[in-house]
Amino acid sequence: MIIDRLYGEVKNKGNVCVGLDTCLDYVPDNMMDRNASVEDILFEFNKRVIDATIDIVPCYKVQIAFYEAYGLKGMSAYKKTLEYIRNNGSIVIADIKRGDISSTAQMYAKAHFEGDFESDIITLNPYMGFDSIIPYLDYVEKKDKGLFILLRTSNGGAKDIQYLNVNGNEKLYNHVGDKLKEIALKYMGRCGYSSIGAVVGGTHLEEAEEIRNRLDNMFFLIPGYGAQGGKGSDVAHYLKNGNGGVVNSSRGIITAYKKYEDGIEKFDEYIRKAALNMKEDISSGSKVL
Ligand SMILES: O=c1ccn([C@@H]2O[C@H](COP(=O)(O)O)[C@@H](O)[C@H]2O)c(=O)[nH]1
Repeated sequence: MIIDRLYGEVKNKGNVCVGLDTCLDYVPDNMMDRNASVEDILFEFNKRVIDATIDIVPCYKVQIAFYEAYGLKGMSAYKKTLEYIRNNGSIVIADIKRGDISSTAQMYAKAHFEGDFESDIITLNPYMGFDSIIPYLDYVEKKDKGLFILLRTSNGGAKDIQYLNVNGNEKLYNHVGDKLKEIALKYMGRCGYSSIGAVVGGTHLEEAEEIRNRLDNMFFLIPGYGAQGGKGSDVAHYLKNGNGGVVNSSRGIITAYKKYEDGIEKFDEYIRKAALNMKEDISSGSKVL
C-alpha cells in the first residue's frame, strides 16, 4: 500500500516533504531564459529542486494552484513535475483539496489518480460531507492510492469553522476526525497506519497531543513549517516515534537560496541545505518530546 511506501521512505529519509509551490517570482534570474516558455521554466526549476533533494526527503507536495495560475503551460509543467517525481521513485502528493458531490468527485478521482495528472496521494476537503470522500476509495483499495483529508488546517481562519462546538461540547474537527478514522480503519497498511491520512496544521499546538492520540493510526500531512511559523519542536508533537507524518515546507525550501549573496550560483546547495536543516530541526524536536 502507498502508506507502507511512505512510512518506509520516512524511516530512511526523515519527515521533510518539499512543497513545490512554484511561481516565476521564485525562479532565479539565471534560470529565466527569455526564449523559454513558462512550462519549461517552471519544470526546470522543479527539476533542480527535486534533483537536489530526492535522496534526503520522502516525498514532494505539488500545489496545483501555482500551475493552474499559468494556464495550459502551467498545467504542462505540473504534469511533467508529477511524472518526474514518480519516475524517479519518489512519492508525490497532489495538493488539490477537492470536495464535491459524488458524480463530480468520481471525475476528480479519475483526473488525479489516472492519466495526465496521476499522483500517488491527493488532498481532499471533507467539509461538504463524508459522501464526497466515497468515490475516491476504490482507488485506495484497488490502485494503491492515498488520501490526506483536511482536518484542522494551519491558517488562523481554521478557528472560524473547524473549532465550532458540535454535539454539545465537541470540536467540529474532532467529530470529523472520528468519522475519518472509521473510514481509515478499512485501509490499514502493514506499518500500522492507514492510506487515508489527515492534514493537520503544525501551527496550532494546544490540541496536538489529543489529535495525535485520538487518531493513532492516521498518518499526518503537516503544513505550516517555516514560512507560517511552525518549528521542529512544534510539528514533532504530531509524530509518533519520529514517523507517522510528513512535514511540508514550500517557500521555506524553494526560496531558501534568496537568503544568500551567492544564492543564485549555489542554488542547488542552498535548497539541499534548507531541507537538511529542517530535517535536523524536526528530529531534534522529536528527541526533546
Ligand atoms: O492547512 C493547510 C493545508 C495546506 N496548506 C498548503 O501547504 C503549503 C504551505 O506552503 P508554505 O510556503 O510552506 O507556507 C501550501 O501549498 C498550502 O496551500 C497549508 O499551508 N495549510
